[in-house]
Amino acid sequence: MTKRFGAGAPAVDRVSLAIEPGSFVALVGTSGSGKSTLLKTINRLVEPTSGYVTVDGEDVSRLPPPQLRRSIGYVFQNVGLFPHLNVAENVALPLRLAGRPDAERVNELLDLVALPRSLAMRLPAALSGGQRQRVGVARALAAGPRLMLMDEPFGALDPVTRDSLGEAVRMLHQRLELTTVMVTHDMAEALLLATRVLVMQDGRIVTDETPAGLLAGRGGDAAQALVAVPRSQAQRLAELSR
Ligand SMILES: Nc1ncnc2c1ncn2[C@@H]1O[C@H](COP(=O)(O)OP(=O)(O)OP(=O)(O)O)[C@@H](O)[C@H]1O
Repeated sequence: MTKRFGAGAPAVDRVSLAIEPGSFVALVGTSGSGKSTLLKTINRLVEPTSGYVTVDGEDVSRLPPPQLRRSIGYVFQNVGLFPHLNVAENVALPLRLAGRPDAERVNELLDLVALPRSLAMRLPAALSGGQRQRVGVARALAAGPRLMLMDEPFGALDPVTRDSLGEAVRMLHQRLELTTVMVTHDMAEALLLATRVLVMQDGRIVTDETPAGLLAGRGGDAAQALVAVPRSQAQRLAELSR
């Protein structure tokens, strides 16, 4: 699959990729390498210039985008909550759009992402950034998707919140038997959360490895340069505590 925006080098360049159900895939790589563009071809926020994308064997270009997007969870940085709707209304939106509003389901979803039910009536502006992202995750899960797409979901959060939300997402991934594809520029996050790490460079996938493989030195130079960052930080911290 290839995506070109006008003239110049393609944003995604002849990528061919199959994602196993149940896997947690991290897409990493430097800024502009094509991660978000590749992710967005899955729910048709971006249409490929050539090639195709299938989900569960079905060519997504044959599905109406609203129907497709209801069946795929999507979480992105700054999450896009509706500011004039409260937490419960934001979470319930996909259920309303699908014609099956369900107040009890909203409570279940808040529990699932560990948000106190007492926040249900608050407007997004009265939440912390981490709480807002949890609302975004709850909303993405509302319609019961099997596939979750996450585009830098924790990008704007402090490291502690980021870590706990990452763990929460990893737990939900396992518990709900999801397939998750997550764009992140943070290799440490990718190594800790994913079962498979893809490194993109200039629109191509240059590495396709497990976290264990990367930590054992496999995956090539670009991947190892990214792994070196958290590794050297961990070493320096270990030396400090000696
Ligand atoms: N809507 C668009 N119109 C024109 N060019 C675009 C558009 N979206 C992305 N691009 C270009 O495509 C390339 C890949 O962008 P993309 O956002 O996929 O990269 P990325 O790896 O996700 O980067 P980042 O980590 O900074 O988000 C970039 O050169 C970008 O400028």
